[in-house]
Amino acid sequence: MLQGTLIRHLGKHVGEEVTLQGWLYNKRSSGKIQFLILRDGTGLVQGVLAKNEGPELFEKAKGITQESSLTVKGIVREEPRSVGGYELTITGLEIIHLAEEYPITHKEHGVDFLMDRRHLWMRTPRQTAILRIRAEIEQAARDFFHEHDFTLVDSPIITPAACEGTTTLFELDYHGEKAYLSQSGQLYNEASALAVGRMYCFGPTFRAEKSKTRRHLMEFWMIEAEAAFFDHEDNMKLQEEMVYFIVRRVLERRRKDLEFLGRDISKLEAVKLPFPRLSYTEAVELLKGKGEEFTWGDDFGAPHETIISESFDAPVFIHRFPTEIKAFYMKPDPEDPRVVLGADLIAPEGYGEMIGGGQRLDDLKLLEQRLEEHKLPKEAFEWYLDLRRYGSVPHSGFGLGLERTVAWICKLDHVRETIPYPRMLYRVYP
Ligand SMILES: NC(=O)C[C@H]([NH3+])C(=O)NS(=O)(=O)OC[C@H]1O[C@@H](n2cnc3c(N)ncnc32)[C@H](O)[C@@H]1O
Ligand SMILES: [Mg+2]
Repeated sequence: MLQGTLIRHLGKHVGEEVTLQGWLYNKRSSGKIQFLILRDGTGLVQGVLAKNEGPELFEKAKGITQESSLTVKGIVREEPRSVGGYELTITGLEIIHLAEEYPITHKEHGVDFLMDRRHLWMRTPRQTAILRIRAEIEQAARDFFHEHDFTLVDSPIITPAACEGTTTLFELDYHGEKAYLSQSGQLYNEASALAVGRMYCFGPTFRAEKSKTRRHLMEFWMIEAEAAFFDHEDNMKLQEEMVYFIVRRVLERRRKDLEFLGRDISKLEAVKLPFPRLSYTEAVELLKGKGEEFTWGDDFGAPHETIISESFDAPVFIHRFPTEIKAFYMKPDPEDPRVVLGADLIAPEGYGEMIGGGQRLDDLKLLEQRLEEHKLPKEAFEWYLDLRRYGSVPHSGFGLGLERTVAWICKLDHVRETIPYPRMLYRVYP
């Protein structure tokens, strides 16, 4: 049997001899003593090897290269001064594979150098901390939806038409027919919601963005939900409860990783319900009040979102955007058809739009009219129009961008660190 003890669980084995499997993260020597820092994906631990306690072992350790894979035996003891608070007195050492000279040393490396070696860069403690927080966010969202009677219904990745505009489609040759990588599962989610009532889906979505920014990826993961008999207010309440649940879960289970990243935890602890709500018109007034030139009817850019978010220490909803600048499926506000019953959730600390969502147009004639206005091919949406022919109901939903959420929660400067393999304007390798 190969499996040994995980570094994460060393605290349960103080005084015992354990067997660890992992890789040499770093090492230093003081002549008569060697210090081997091991990693196994769950943490780091320092192993100590004294020459006079095992000369053969000591010689063996000298030849071990960075990232060599190892099996290490040792006796666990508490050592607050050591990484992780424990230390191993090494009693056995087996080299599984001696690594070639490892390219990512403990010196500074440039972004492109690291991005070209993303498959190795992800082994570093910083990147594994981010990966664990990303996974926690994903799990928390799934748990939240499960606890709130939402059924996971997977939406297709290969689709026949646009959902979020025709300028960011990745086109496929689908056996001689045109098809597109999904921009959002939403349209299918609406059909699913009329089947199971409340649903969510979670998968990669694709936008051929022509922009090279710290917030945009070509492939990003979206957690999307849709619910029948949910109106715009129900939808915003669901979103804020989910985001709050996620933040509390990360604080509860990934606090050490957040601290390792140097995250100011108090900013996340300050997130309370309900989130502030600002209409688009009120947001325009806020911008003007801060000296910004802005015309009602224009869309907000990243700088505007940052200015707005700086007025709040929690995510803030901006709702009732102008109908003209929003997607074809958005339901106009019956009290003021110039605006729609939709909202963006803007993350604090300048992280911008984290969620897009809204109440859907549930009237057949109005939807047909909007498809025409947006010059979308009606034949590709006949199935979607059926949802308004057979038992149409008020329904709403949203999509949370996972990478932007990870960036905010971890306080990262660029989304490239929030996804295992970032697909950006000029990068599709490794
Ligand atoms: N089911 C729904 O109602 C979702 C809806 N159809 C939708 O796709 N909305 S969105 O275009 O605002 O995208 C949703 C979120 O998806 C994120 N997003 C959107 N585009 C990107 C890119 N290019 N890179 C990274 N993240 C992105 C961002 O957080 C947005 O708020
Ligand atoms: Mg949006």
